[in-house]
Amino acid sequence: MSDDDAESNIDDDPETVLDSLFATIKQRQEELPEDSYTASLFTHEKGENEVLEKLGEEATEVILAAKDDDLNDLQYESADFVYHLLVLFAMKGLDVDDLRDELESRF
Ligand SMILES: N=c1c2ncn([C@@H]3O[C@H](COP(=O)(O)OP(=O)(O)OP(=O)(O)O)[C@@H](O)[C@H]3O)c2ncn1[C@@H]1O[C@H](COP(=O)(O)O)[C@@H](O)[C@H]1O
Repeated sequence: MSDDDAESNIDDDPETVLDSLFATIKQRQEELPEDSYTASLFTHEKGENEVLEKLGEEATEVILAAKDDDLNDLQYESADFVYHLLVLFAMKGLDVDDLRDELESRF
């Protein structure tokens, strides 16, 4: 993490972690700070392909961790995957609420 302002998005309520993370991602998208990995995904020369490739890599790492029954790694790589998925949502103009709505509609 490179960020004082990201910390200001963090809420103590664990149910809002995804909202806080998404708010930070949107902030990076708007402000494009030079030292931010997130901002670099929005300005990458490969365009959205960079985050799409990352999602593919992280999905593979999730699968490998599961096959190895390495639960710590499964947790870690899953978080990497979800983070990159939320960056993709921001790129496409979707919101974390769209993901929540889709999941809720399946109850
Ligand atoms: N949640 C994340 C997050 N998850 C993963 N990553 C980055 O995603 C990249 C993943 O690429 P790799 O898999 O190649 O990473 P790696 O660590 O080299 O390789 P592995 O160990 O995963 O195999 C790494 O650079 C991670 O740092 C993240 N970068 C940022 N965030 C969040 O985004 C916020 C803003 O951060 P900045 O990007 O620094 O502005 C942070 O406060 C965090 O909340």
